[in-house]
Amino acid sequence: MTIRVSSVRKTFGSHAALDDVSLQIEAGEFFVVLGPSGCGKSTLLRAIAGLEPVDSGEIHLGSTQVAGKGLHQPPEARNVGVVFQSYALWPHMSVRQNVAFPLETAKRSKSYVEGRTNNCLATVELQPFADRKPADLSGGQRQRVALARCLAQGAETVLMDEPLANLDPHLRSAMEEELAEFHKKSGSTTLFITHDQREAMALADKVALMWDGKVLQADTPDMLYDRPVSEKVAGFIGRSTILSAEIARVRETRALVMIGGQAYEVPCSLGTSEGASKIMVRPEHVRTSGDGRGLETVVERVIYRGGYWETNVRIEGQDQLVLVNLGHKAAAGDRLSIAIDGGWVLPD
Ligand SMILES: Nc1ncnc2c1ncn2[C@@H]1O[C@H](COP(=O)(O)OP(=O)(O)OP(=O)(O)O)[C@@H](O)[C@H]1O
Repeated sequence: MTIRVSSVRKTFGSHAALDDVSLQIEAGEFFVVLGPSGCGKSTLLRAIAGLEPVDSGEIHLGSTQVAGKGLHQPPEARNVGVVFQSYALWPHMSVRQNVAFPLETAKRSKSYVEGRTNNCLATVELQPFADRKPADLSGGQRQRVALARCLAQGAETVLMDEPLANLDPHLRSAMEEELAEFHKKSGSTTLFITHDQREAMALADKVALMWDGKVLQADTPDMLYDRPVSEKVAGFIGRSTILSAEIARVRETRALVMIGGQAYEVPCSLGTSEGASKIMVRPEHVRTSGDGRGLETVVERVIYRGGYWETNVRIEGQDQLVLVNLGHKAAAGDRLSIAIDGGWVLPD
C-alpha cells in the first residue's frame, strides 16, 4: 500500500516538528527516514500511524485519505503495524501469547490464530522460545517477537521507530539482515526510522533525509551519497570536503572546474551555470599526483582507520581540509601533491 504525505505540518507550541513535509512511499518499498535527534522523524511516523493528529496537509494510505482538514482516522482504522524501539511487549504473556494477541482481539478463529502464530514465529525463528516470557529473552529476540506480532496482524504497512537502537553493534547487524529478510517475506510497505546512516544505507530502497522538520532530499542511497542536493546533505551523509571553485565551462552534466590553478572535470546536474561554485569531494575522489600537475597541499592531521591512513591536507586558500586515504603514514607538515578525480558540483 502506498503512503502519501502531502504538505504536512505539525507544531508543538511555536516549534514546527513537521514543516511542510511531503513524501511518497511506493507499495512494497523499504523507506528509511534518516536524520539527527529532534528533526521530527518520530512525529512523522506517529502522524502516519494515527497517533498524532496533524495541523494541516494530508496523509493517504493507498487510496484512502486518513488525515486532512477535519479528518483524523484513529490508529486502529489504519491497519498499520508499528514496531517501537522499546518493543512494547506484554511482560506477563509468553512469546506465543504476545504474537497471538492482536489476532485474538480481532476475533479470529482459534485454529486460524494457532496456525498464523506458528507461521509468524517460524518466520523470525522463535519457535524454540515460544513459551518463554519476554524478560527471559535477549534484546534481539525481544525485537523479533515485536516483528512477529506485527507480521501476525497482516498489516500491509509497517512503521518501525528505531527498532534496533537498543541492541549492541554485533546483534544490530544480524538484526538488519533479519529485517531485510522480514521485509522480503512480508512484502509490506515499510517505513523505518533511524539516526544511523550506515543502517539507513544498508536497508533502504529509498532514504529521506530530515532536518529541522523538513525533508532535505528523498532518494536512493547511492543518489543521496553521490548526488546530494545541498551542502547540508553532503555534510551529513558520509565523509566529504566542500571546496570553493570556479566553473570555467559546462557541457551537459560535466563541468570544467578550476581549483588552485588546476582544471578538473567534475560531474554536475543539467543546467549548472559557470562561475563561482561549491564542489563536494569525497576521499575516493582524491588521489596522489606524481605528474607535477597536481594541487600542492600540506598534511595537517593523520588518523589510522585500519588498513589505511585518513590524511587531512590543506589546499592554500580553501577553508576545509581535504580528506585523502593513503596506504602509507604521512606526518603533519609533509607536502603532498593531489589530484581530483570525480566529486560533484553542488546544485545550490
Ligand atoms: N508531545 C510533544 N510535545 C512537545 N514537543 C514535542 C512533542 N513530541 C515531539 N516534540 C518536539 O518535536 C521535535 C521533533 O521530535 P521527534 O520526536 O519527532 O524527533 P526525532 O527526530 O524522532 O528525534 P529522536 O531521534 O531524538 O527520537 C523535537 O524538538 C521534540 O522536542
